[in-house]
Amino acid sequence: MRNRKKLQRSGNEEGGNKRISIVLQDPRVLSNHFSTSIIRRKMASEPVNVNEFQELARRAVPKMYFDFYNGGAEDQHTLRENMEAFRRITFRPRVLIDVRRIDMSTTILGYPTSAPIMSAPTGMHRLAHPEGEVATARAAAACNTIMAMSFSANCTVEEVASSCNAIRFFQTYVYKRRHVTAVLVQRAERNGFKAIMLTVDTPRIGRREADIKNK
Ligand SMILES: Cc1cc2nc3c(=O)[nH]c(=O)nc-3n(C[C@H](O)[C@H](O)[C@H](O)COP(=O)(O)O)c2cc1C
Repeated sequence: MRNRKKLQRSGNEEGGNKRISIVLQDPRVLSNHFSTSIIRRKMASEPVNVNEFQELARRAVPKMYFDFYNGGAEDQHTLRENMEAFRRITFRPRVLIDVRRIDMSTTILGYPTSAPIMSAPTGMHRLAHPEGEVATARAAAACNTIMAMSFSANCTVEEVASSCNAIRFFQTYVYKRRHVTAVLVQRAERNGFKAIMLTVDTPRIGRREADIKNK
């Protein structure tokens, strides 16, 4: 169908599993869709809370892509429990101390970061922005934090590496054909990625019902 972006499931030769791949039939549609002016017009005001980005994304991104980013598997118990787990964490107020200089910087695996926050590996950033992971890496660099790049990225490790000086980790899986993993790790290392994040919970991909409906 003309101008339709299609979310497809395709066989993953390496693991014998399924993974999601995206076929953009007309990339110009995506670029137009994300033109800054359109997004600005849709923004009533600047977000004041990180949750508000969710609503902005809902308005800015085609439903199929929004559902991919926003949804969990099956009845979404784990997604809900993850959010509840964050709600259960509270801050201990410390009063009557010098707060003129607040420093949240720390290190992750020995690498400095401005706060104990980094970007988790998530796939296919071009669904959200035409520059994809390159833009994510630049944002991480601007925030002095670490970017974890997904194996399912739309950009190559070379593109991300040459785009900025953010400290980068690379996420991958252990494939049946071990040499595939070895080659990926070596390529990441050659491009200055500092650590490997090994994802082990995907021998089978979750059954994401919204993605199934959007097919
Ligand atoms: C849209 C989306 C895509 C993701 N893609 C990947 C991926 O490609 N590789 C991976 O190891 N984890 C992936 N994850 C998992 C995240 O890295 C992270 O482990 C998960 O979201 C749990 O963290 P959270 O509770 O902060 O969301 C993805 C998560 C989401 C929501």
